[in-house]
Amino acid sequence: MPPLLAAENLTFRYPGAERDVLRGVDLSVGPGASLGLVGESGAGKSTILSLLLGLQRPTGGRILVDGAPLDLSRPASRLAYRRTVQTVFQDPYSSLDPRMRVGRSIAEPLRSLGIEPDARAREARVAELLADVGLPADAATRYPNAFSGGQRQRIAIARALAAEPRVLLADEPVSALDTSVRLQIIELLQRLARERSLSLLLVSHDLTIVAALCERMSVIESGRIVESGQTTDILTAPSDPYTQRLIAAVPRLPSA
Ligand SMILES: Nc1ncnc2c1ncn2[C@@H]1O[C@H](COP(=O)(O)OP(=O)(O)OP(=O)(O)O)[C@@H](O)[C@H]1O
Repeated sequence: MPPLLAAENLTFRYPGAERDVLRGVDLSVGPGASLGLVGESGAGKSTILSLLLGLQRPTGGRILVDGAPLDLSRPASRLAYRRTVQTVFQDPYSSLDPRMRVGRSIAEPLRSLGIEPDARAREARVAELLADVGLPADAATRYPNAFSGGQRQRIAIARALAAEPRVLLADEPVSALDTSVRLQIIELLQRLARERSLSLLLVSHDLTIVAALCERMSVIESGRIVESGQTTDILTAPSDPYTQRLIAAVPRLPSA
């Protein structure tokens, strides 16, 4: 079976820039599998996500979905892809519209992607999603400012799951949160990914998060993947000097 989502030999240069910020990046995540993409600030992680989301076009290489090249040229294929791949962003303060009630935010993908035209059915679906992420049903009628950072990230996760995607791209999903709630959100993502056989591509500069959530990981340094493999293998015996330095910088790793 081909990987659900793959990047093959991806190269990217920002318009007008002098250098490529991605150089021959290969990545893949299988159905129901989890991949952590780790690297320091500026390594190219967000750029990879924006290419995977189709927000920018690669300068070279390609993106494959179920083994076929990603084609976003037609509205129908763009819509299908948005159903397949959803995202949770780093900052739940800016990712939720402050003027929109939480229920409407969560229901938005159901409406805009044409998944559920019936408003009543959307409301019922929102109630299920809120329960799934551990929030009370009356959260739907409130505005984001009534919630803490951790609760807002639960709302963002519910919204990402509304379209029943097959892949969740999570961009530093806990790094903007208080340390005390990070673990709760990680456990939530873990449970939801397992229950829904969701593929997870997690971008993080934090090896502890990747160690907790991802069975495989890739390490990116200056736009190049320097090491890929089973997370436990890499954490116990990193072969690349850059990975060794990243690991040495973490005081205590759960599985190392
Ligand atoms: N719009 C842009 N135009 C030109 N260069 C950019 C642009 N956005 C990012 N870059 C450059 O591309 C490189 C990769 O940046 P990117 O944001 O993908 O890294 P990152 O690993 O996600 O870092 P961070 O964790 O800080 O978000 C960096 O050198 C950055 O300066």
